[in-house]
Amino acid sequence: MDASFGPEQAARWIAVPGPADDKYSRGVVGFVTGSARYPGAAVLGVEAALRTGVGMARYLGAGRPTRLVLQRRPEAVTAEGRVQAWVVGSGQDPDDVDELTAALRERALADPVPTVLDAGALSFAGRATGTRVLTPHAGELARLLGRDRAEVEADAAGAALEAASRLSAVVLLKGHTTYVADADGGLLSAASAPAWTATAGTGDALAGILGALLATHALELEADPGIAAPLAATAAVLHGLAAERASGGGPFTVLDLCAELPATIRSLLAG
Ligand SMILES: NC(=O)C1=CN([C@@H]2O[C@H](COP(=O)(O)OP(=O)(O)OC[C@H]3O[C@@H](n4cnc5c(N)ncnc54)[C@H](OP(=O)(O)O)[C@@H]3O)[C@@H](O)[C@H]2O)[C@@H](O)CC1
Ligand SMILES: Nc1ncnc2c1ncn2[C@@H]1O[C@H](COP(=O)(O)OP(=O)(O)O)[C@@H](O)[C@H]1O
Repeated sequence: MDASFGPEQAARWIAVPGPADDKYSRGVVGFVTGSARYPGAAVLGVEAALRTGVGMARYLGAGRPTRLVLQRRPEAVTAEGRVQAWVVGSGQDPDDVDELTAALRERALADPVPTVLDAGALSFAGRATGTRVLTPHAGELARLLGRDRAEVEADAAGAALEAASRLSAVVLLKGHTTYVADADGGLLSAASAPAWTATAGTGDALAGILGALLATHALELEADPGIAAPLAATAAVLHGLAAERASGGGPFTVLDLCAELPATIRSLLAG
């Protein structure tokens, strides 16, 4: 049986800065995302993280995605430095990234902080040294498990649990209902998103939201890595609620969804 996770639960997992906080104590999220083929995914992840609220978003990558990220978000820092959670793989093919990006990806995976493994980084989960949170869609999870996509879709919760146990990871399986499974058999589900959310790039934004939530809970995660699961479910709820606001019953763009994140969070915090 899964526990349904909604706005009330998500509200408890928003880190509110206090007077003594600075940008580093709030949390730095690092991105090794995007590629020559999919530079837009880099922009969407950084945009979503900044709109979720974080001390700093650090983006490391090749020239073109870096330029696009800076053009959209000049507050992004593109120099190396400390990071409390990584987002790796959105907008990348596992074996088709440039040398610099591959080296940055290796460094991120070797950093023992919580790491979101999305899209092209899913197959590197075994190499990640920090708490792992995988964010596959059903097609990607089928590939990871060596199953048919139809089989995964027929028992999405079971497939997420199996992958979480096999990979000692938190697995967030995307879909109309999003399942979050942990390696101990825990299962959460979130279903706040309208079907209009099925549009290219919304998954890249979800990875950014999740990275921001992990970075802003770095100390708590160090003490209890088990909270990665409710944080992942919180990302799915925020993403779904922001999508609902952006949609209002119709289509929307991924940047529209990102623009609704601050108001979504304000409303959760106001209760
Ligand atoms: N603006 C940008 O830069 C964007 C960049 N992006 C980046 O593109 C890269 C490729 O990602 P991708 O998900 O498009 O393809 P891929 O990994 O080949 O999928 C494998 C197979 O899975 C299936 N499948 C697909 N979606 C499914 C779903 N939701 N639920 C269930 N099944 C689904 C489908 O199977 P089929 O339908 O063919 O049977 C497909 O053939 C990745 O790095 C991503 O970050 C995108 O985020 C878009 C915006
Ligand atoms: N039918 C649906 N209803 C609600 N949300 C959906 C639906 N289909 C997909 N989504 C959501 O849209 C996002 C799509 O992510 P993903 O498949 O990774 O696409 P992309 O790689 O193009 O960003 C996920 O957050 C997923 O939960």
